[in-house]
Amino acid sequence: MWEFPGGKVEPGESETGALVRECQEELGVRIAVGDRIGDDIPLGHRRTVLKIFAARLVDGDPKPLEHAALRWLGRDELDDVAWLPADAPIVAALRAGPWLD
Ligand SMILES: Nc1nc2c([nH]c(=O)n2[C@H]2C[C@H](O)[C@@H](COP(=O)(O)OP(=O)(O)OP(=O)(O)O)O2)c(=O)[nH]1
Repeated sequence: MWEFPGGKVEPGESETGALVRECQEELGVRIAVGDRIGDDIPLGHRRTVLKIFAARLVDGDPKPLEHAALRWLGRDELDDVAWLPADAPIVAALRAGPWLD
């Protein structure tokens, strides 16, 4: 299954700070966080809420340091991979919004 880069917020960390850290750890890149995309998505276990942010690549070439594979997807390629079920509303919001222009 495919997911967006990211992970859980650690104690004392901001949401966007967590995303910056996870992209460094998982992809080896520096990012600048932008807009929220879509609404909060309750994951239904451990009271976890999924939040997705747009991000711009600032430095580095993304590498799959912690995952089996990595892909860039354009607007017309969003259906080419099997997303985690919780990501469906985000994929729809991405398709409808300006972030992939
Ligand atoms: N990163 C990410 N997680 C997602 C997505 N969709 C989705 O349902 N999830 C779920 C999977 C996990 O239950 C949770 C995120 O956990 P994670 O395993 O990425 O977090 P983490 O890197 O901090 O890992 P850990 O502390 O559990 O070792 O959110 C997504 O698109 N990206």
